[in-house]
Amino acid sequence: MLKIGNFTFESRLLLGTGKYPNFDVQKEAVEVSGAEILTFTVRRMNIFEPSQPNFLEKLNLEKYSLLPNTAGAKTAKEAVRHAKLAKASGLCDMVKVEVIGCDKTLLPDPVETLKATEELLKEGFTVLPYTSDDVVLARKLEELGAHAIMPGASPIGSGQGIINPLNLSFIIEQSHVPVIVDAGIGSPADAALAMELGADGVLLNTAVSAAENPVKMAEAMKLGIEAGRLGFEAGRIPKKRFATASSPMEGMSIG
Ligand SMILES: CC(=O)[C@@H](O)[C@H](O)COP(=O)(O)O
Repeated sequence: MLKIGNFTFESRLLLGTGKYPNFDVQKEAVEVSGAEILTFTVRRMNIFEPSQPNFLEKLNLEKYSLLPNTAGAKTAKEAVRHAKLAKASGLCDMVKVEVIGCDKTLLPDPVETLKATEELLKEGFTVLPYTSDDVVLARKLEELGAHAIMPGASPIGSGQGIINPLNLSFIIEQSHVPVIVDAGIGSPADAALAMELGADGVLLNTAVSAAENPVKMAEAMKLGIEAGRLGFEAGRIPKKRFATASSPMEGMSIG
């Protein structure tokens, strides 16, 4: 079970809804993924204008929890405005804070992320901030009251996988709220590794939506996350420098 604030979920995969080849593929990929939380960018939605194209139109939104994200915001003020717009449209109470501080890397602005998180918590939102894999920043976000911490594996859309597993594991070890690895996941192996490190969930978009076959990749990500979680719960063997025979030698009659 993944518990974020007052919400609980079976699936540990959070899926983005953008950049699919078409809405039918998006729908099928979302269904096959088993994801219960879908994220979308508030800025791209015509949330108050039903006559305008709606890129969630094929999805049965009753089945999902929506996680609006503030992508496109460059300041805390903008992020707070996007979150309030999403809330006013009645879509949800959760929000993914995403305040970008660098156009080239799309890495988050730590100062504005902290400010936006603080403000939205005061407003009563369930807040999931997207952050870099900075261990101290992750702790400060948790101290503010963030309901989950979302450190990036690598830059958004890069598909580079987990660049700094050590930092991620420090964040996971210190956190008392769910840690959801967000952004940069490229393959099911990356998602499985995040889960094996002890992450509570993975948020991804491009790896599925831009795959040659998004529907198959959605299923692969689901299975990767499930396998990684199971492996984490099972407890992996420690890594050793030298070999240890796999078959016990004691009691062997042939010398
Ligand atoms: C959809 C969304 O929230 C993205 O900003 C997110 O960070 C996913 O990144 P990837 O596309 O790299 O999976």
